[in-house]
This record gives sequence, structure tokens and C-alpha cells, in this order.
Amino acid sequence: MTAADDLRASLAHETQHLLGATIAVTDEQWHEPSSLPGWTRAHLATHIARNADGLVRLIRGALDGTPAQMYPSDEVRDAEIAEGATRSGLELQQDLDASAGRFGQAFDELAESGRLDAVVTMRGGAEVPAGLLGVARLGEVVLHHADLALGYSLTEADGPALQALLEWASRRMGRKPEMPPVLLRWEGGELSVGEGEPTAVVEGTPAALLGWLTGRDGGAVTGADGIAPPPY
Ligand SMILES: O=C(O)/C=C/C(=O)CC(=O)C(=O)O
Repeated sequence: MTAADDLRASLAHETQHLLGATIAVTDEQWHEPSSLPGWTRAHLATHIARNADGLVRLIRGALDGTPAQMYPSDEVRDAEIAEGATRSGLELQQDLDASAGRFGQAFDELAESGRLDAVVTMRGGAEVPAGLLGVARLGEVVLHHADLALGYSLTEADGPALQALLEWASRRMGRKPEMPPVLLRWEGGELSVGEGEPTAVVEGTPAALLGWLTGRDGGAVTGADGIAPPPY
């Protein structure tokens, strides 16, 4: 298996895991708080679904060779999330399922097209090869599965997924001016976040480091005293 095959297998597995975990969630539980401030689980589910559609727009742009945006504007994105959060549990589940299917189909088309190197622009402004949209999506699925507060932990993600997510999150966080440069180190690997001399060496398991970097719980890290990464 290539690294790209590993990633697609991890994405398929994590997506199924997320969808499976939502089956028994009641309407009442959907409208309870998630672990993201101000968002219920229903906001989060809507966000996960609209993110899939936003990434599909980027893939379609990459396939057509035309510039595309994930969302028409931040206001439209936020309004869709607020409106979607009022729906029933059944509607939320169907949306999560259908949007994940649309992403999977579009990403398969991209992989078959040979356009993986076409440059797309993320909502935050980063220009990345379209092939990285798979790991961008994996991040949304894994991190927000944890945020749904349904008992899922980052420690459940497999090794290749955690490695790919650490690389993606390190690049994304390294672009933030508020993030001090650090070196992440785990058994068998290390990764720089940001440029320049690291201000600290932060050590832990890949899940713990991913959790620390993105403001979630993945286990204990050492060496991070006094450093609080900005919001992911
Ligand atoms: O990687 C980025 O620059 C941006 C990612 C996102 O915007 C993910 C979302 O928060 C979203 O799709 O709404």
C-alpha cells in the first residue's frame, strides 16, 4: 500500500466510524453542547457536512482548471451552519452521510484524473496541492468526531492517519503568527511547527501531540509548559 492508499483507507474508516457513532444519537442529544464553545452537536454535524461540500468545490475547480472557493463568504458559511443546526437528528445524519459520499466520489475522481498537483486555495488562504484535500478532510472528520463528545478519542485513529494529520496540522499551525516555532517529537519521528529555532521540544505520542497542537485531549505531552497554541 502506498501512503496515499493508507490515507484513503484511513479516511474511509474514520468516516464510517463517525457515521456509525451518530446512529444512536437522539434528537435531544443532537441539540446538546459539543465540546466546541457555542456549538451544539447539530452545529458541528452541519459544519462537518458543509466542509465536505466546500472541499468538493475545490476538487471540482481543480478538475476543471478554474479557481474555486470553499464558501461564497464566511457569512454564508456561518449562516448555513446556524440554519442547519435547527434540523432533526435524522436530517443531520442523512446530511452527514450524503455529503461524505459526495466528497468520497469527488476525491476518487481527482485521484483518477491525475490532477492531484493542481493548486487549490483553502478557506484560510493557504495554497496547497489538491491531493492534500484528503488529509484536510480526514482532519475535519477525526478532530470533530472527538468534538462531538460521544466518547471518541484521538487515540483511536490509526498510525498512518495520525502521522498525516500531524503533518497537516503542523503546516496549518506553523502559518499562524501567534504560534511559536516548536519541535514535536514522538517515538520514531519528529516534525517542526513554524520556521526558525524551536522555542521548545514537545514530546508525546502522535495522538497526544495532535491533541496538544489542535487544542484537544489526546494524552499527556511534556516540554510544552507555558506554550498555548492558538485556536486550530
Ligand atoms: O485549512 C484551511 O485553511 C481552512 C479550513 C477550513 O476552513 C475548515 C472549516 O472550518 C470549514 O470548512 O468550515
